[in-house]
Amino acid sequence: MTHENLTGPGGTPPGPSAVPPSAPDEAALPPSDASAPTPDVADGPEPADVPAPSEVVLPAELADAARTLFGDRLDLAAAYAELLATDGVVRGLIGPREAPRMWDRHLLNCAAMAERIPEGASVLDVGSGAGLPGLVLAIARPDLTVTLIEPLARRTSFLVEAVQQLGLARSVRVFRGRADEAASGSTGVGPFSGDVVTARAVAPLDRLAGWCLPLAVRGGRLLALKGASAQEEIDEHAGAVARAGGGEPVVHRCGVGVIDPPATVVEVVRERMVVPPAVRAATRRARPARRGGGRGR
Ligand SMILES: C[S@@+](CC[C@H](N)C(=O)[O-])C[C@H]1O[C@@H](n2cnc3c(N)ncnc32)[C@H](O)[C@@H]1O
Repeated sequence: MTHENLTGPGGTPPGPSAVPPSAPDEAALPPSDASAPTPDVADGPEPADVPAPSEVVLPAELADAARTLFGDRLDLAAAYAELLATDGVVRGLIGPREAPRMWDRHLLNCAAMAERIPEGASVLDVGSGAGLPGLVLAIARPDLTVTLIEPLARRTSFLVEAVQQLGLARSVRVFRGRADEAASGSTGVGPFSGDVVTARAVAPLDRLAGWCLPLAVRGGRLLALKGASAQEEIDEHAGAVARAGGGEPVVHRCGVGVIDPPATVVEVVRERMVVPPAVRAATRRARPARRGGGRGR
């Protein structure tokens, strides 16, 4: 996979991107105790204790599920879990208390989404953070090509290193920028589009549809990992989803009989090619820059 102008091996990071304020969508994460730390959203330093390696060992009761979801890539998944619980915690990308529940709350829950993704699909993961769910999907499904879209430098640095360390550079690339920048190509990289756009804990469904559907090919789909209130979100935001070109959102339970509880995934097909004003304007701005010899792909 090529990495030119991408934050990946051999690539040059695009310049800093302002991230519009977005509340972390904690409801997308599987249930846990109320005091659970959430993945952080700031990009400043946040020193943390490194958990003991034993804390990320795959619990015996989850071993069958992990084998089912990762197959012969289970060792790779374990290496990623270790990376998240050590480097990811030290860099403040994931809370130290997440380590003991790394497998059920993060890896298995994300891997369960894979059943909604067709063989050989191109996947764009919006707001990857430390690689959830995008890196997990790339580990579980070597047939996929995955682009991790993340605006914050501290996170993309981690992602680039993780991709290299896990030996995933052939199937995974990292784009530093916002979803609308990825869709418009306004940073001089892209524009990107894919069969499937994934997101977890990034934004409510209305904003997510506006950001993610422009990244999907026609007939492609958004898969949003959501929480128990997924149907309420759909009821509230169905109009906005339709205005963004999406079809009727459908709730799927993924990993039934494998993980408990199953993952809740909201699926929206891109039925119409609606280009949001922000992407349209950014695309217009990007065009003269290319003609004038600006950064191209
Ligand atoms: C709460 S974190 C979730 C990270 C990861 N998906 C997870 O589940 O752990 C939200 C992420 O979305 C990113 N983000 C926020 N706005 C974005 C945008 N417009 N485009 C792409 N990513 C965005 C943030 O930088 C942050 O890394």
